[in-house]
Amino acid sequence: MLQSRLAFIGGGNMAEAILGGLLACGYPLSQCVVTEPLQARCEFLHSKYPGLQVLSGPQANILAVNGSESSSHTASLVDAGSVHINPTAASDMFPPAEVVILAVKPQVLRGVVSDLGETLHQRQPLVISIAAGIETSAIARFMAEGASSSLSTSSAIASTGPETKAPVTVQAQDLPPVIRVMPNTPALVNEGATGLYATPDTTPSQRKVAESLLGAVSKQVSWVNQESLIDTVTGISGSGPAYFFLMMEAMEDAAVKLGMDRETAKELTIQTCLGAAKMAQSSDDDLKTLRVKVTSPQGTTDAAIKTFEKGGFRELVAESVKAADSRSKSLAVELCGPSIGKDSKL
Ligand SMILES: O=C(O)[C@@H]1CCC=N1
Repeated sequence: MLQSRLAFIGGGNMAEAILGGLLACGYPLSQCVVTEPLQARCEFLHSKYPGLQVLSGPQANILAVNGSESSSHTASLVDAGSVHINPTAASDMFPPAEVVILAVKPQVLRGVVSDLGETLHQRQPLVISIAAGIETSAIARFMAEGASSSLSTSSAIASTGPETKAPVTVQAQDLPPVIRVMPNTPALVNEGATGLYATPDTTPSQRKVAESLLGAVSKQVSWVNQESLIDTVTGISGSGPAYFFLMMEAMEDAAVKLGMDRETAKELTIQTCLGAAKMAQSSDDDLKTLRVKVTSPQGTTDAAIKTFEKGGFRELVAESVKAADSRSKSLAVELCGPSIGKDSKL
């Protein structure tokens, strides 16, 4: 497996799922650094992954991407008590990240990426975003905003006075490449399904890196060739586990109403869902044929399926998937403004 130096920006569930999957595949812990603002979560990550570098505090993200090569920088952060490094790793110097995984909530992505703009511009790592809804063009715009404003500030400081100050604009081609991915929570049990979209300026080897990182926790890794289809991936597999949980909840409740105890109803429901998924995965039959094979004419399944169809089940599912797809798109507009255009970086 490729063993690039990884910086996870954000140490939540999805970052942990990817990290855990990589470690289980033999990825070296020493090649990973995680930043996390919440103290309790840092402590949890420390105790679960002894030796993992977990950074916190205002400069943690920059340090994770830049590496600790600038020792004065690291020392001042440690002295200020604002960075938590696992004691076993505290004395280690670590190199800059080759891959940066943006694993923060979409709502805070703009601030995080903008603060990292100058560092990303200088270091040129591969950037992989798992933030729902946020387009690669918006991520590039946030990077450019951050990089341009730091460069403008430093050029102003270097200049002799305000009259010589000129705003600096970082160009699209000078920004690191971005791959946008949508994994799902079954990644936590190594059963994830992930969709990926790469901007045209990514190289085949960068796409391979993204695929193997996400492949560590995903049984299904699918590339889409238009960015808008990542919203559809979100509508099916990103949000999809919740649809199946809802279906299972409803089946469990229905059996309880008919007199079954809840535990039995739950176990039968879960195993039925798992068994159906395994059959669908291993069979040569398509989904419709599998359904028809369970359904004896005028039998029990027939009675249930007719009730589903009469109630508009298919239309409801189609509407629900479309609602998630649309929400992914509107989330992007709410957080980043109108789309700048397909595949455009800035
Ligand atoms: O509900 C959400 O917004 C996220 C995206 C995919 C799964 N959860």
